[in-house]
Amino acid sequence: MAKHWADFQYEIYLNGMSGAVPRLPTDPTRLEEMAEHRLGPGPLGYVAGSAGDGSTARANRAALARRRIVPRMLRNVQERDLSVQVLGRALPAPLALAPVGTISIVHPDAEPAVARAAAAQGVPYVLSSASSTPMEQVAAAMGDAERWFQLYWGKDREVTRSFLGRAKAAGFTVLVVTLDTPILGYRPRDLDQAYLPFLNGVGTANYFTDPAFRAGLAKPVHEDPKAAVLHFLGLFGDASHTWPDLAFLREHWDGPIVLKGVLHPADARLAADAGMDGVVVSNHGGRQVAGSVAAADALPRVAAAVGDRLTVLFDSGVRTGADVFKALALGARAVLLGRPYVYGLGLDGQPGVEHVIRCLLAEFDLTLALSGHATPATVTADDLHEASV
Ligand SMILES: Cc1cc2nc3c(=O)[nH]c(=O)nc-3n(C[C@H](O)[C@H](O)[C@H](O)COP(=O)(O)O)c2cc1C
Ligand SMILES: CCCCC(=O)C(=O)O
Repeated sequence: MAKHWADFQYEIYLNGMSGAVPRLPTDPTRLEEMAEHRLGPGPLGYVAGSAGDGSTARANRAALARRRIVPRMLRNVQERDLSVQVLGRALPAPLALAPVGTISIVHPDAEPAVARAAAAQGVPYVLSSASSTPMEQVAAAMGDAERWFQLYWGKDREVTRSFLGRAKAAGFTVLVVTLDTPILGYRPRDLDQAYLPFLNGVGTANYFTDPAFRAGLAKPVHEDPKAAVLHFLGLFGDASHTWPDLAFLREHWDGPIVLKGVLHPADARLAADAGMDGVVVSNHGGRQVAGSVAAADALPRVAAAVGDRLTVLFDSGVRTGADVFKALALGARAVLLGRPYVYGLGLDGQPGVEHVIRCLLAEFDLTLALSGHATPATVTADDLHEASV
């Protein structure tokens, strides 16, 4: 019998016969609660927090909850294959880990631990520009796994050029360009604590080790760390970019380019016109625009507009296997997971991240099977009922 992601639950029960229970909860809500008790107030506020009154983050969850799965019966789901084709690559399941900057604030093993966990499970990890570990070190921890790099497309072209060159040399093949954060959103939980991880310099190691970034500093980083942090804050984003500027990135990157943070179908069409390969329908986990459309409400409109021209990915609010199923039904090819794996890392390092991935995919596999599907490819909008509340 083929091995299935769902087998993880039997592994847990079998371990229980010798008295072992999982070190971390298998329910994402309880995982978050545990993280709330273990992370310090600054890191917790930064990771769990969102923009303004938090309404976008709540809307992300509500938009997924409102859609209900309508399971089908007697469809032979004994043998299942969760793999999907994404940007010409075969992924073992429709999942990647979202780029999350500065994660050394939750665990000292930081990005290399996430990279090893993702590689062990065969799931791509999108490494953030704002990595607290230089990208070359993280790439080394990725082994044979797919290497995806997220670019903060900032003001200094030389830094952008340098990042793209370093990423290529380090074996990254897919470029994910984040469009929704040219400026940091208004985040009251961070403001009230006057806490921003970048200010302690840890979060910015990927920049601080960059030759083009260092060339812009009057003094070496260790002599004037405050000036280096200010320099980073001044250049990581560029709110003056417009669609024609994408030509620069297309010129300097050979592999697939995916634009992250697209919500409007017209923007998705512009992405296709600009020669991009994909979009991530995302509102950055509700961290940028309070009051914005829920990502799951934007998804079907974007998929209808460009699903035949671009690879449509999705993030913002995915917590459970059912959420993954719903995202596919709404038109996504695969999803990115954000905060939950950060909690897994914070609570238990690399094994914590692997635990989160295995729980999510076990639940997704079971949801798929118990809803009448042996593969993600057959999931469509017909599998969903939209509840009125
Ligand atoms: C602490 C934190 C840091 C993040 N840093 C980045 C980043 O450096 N680059 C980026 O493109 N997105 C970043 N994001 C957004 C995630 O990639 C993703 O869009 C979001 O977390 C998805 O929502 P979810 O947390 O509800 O799964 C960050 C999110 C969090 C929670
Ligand atoms: C300056 C990098 C911002 C990191 C980020 O994307 C976030 O905190 O959501």
